[in-house]
Amino acid sequence: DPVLSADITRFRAPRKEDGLDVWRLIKEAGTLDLNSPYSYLMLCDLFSDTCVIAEEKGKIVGFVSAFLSPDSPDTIFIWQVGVAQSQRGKGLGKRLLREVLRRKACAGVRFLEATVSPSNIPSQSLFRSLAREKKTNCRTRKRYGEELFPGNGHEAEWTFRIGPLNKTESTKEVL
Ligand SMILES: CC(=O)NCC[C@H](N)C(=O)O
Repeated sequence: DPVLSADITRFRAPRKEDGLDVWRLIKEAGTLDLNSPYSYLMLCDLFSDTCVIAEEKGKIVGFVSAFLSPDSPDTIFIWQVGVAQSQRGKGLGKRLLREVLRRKACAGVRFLEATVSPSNIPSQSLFRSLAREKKTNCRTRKRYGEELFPGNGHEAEWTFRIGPLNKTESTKEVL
């Protein structure tokens, strides 16, 4: 039934009022480090230019937290990509990343970075797939070793660095 299969996902910038529901989403998703409720309020309020909410019928089903790297303004750092369990396998993670790159704040962005743990194959596939779609590189390197986390509770985090992005015609010829 075309009506039932219609895609009704909407994307928008977060507001501080979304912080609690985002915290609940990340908690329910169960695949990410659950940060404090305060941190999600802060992200939705102070980083709303680069964070994206995905919602369906008014319910938050996806969230990506991101900010321009303070040291490298041409790099957008993707902190978390959270997708509700009910939304898995529909390409929502990639749609969220595309929305970040479309934002005005990302007009000058040439690289996208994120960290992914060795066991998180779906997330690794997401970033490699985005690099293929953008016809650019995806380079990985270890960023945070296990020893940087308390106890033995956290895997290492590897940087996935995608780019250069937004190649103009001229750079395409040069590269
Ligand atoms: C891209 C992404 O979601 N990375 C997760 C980093 C870390 N494990 C966290 O959950 O914040």
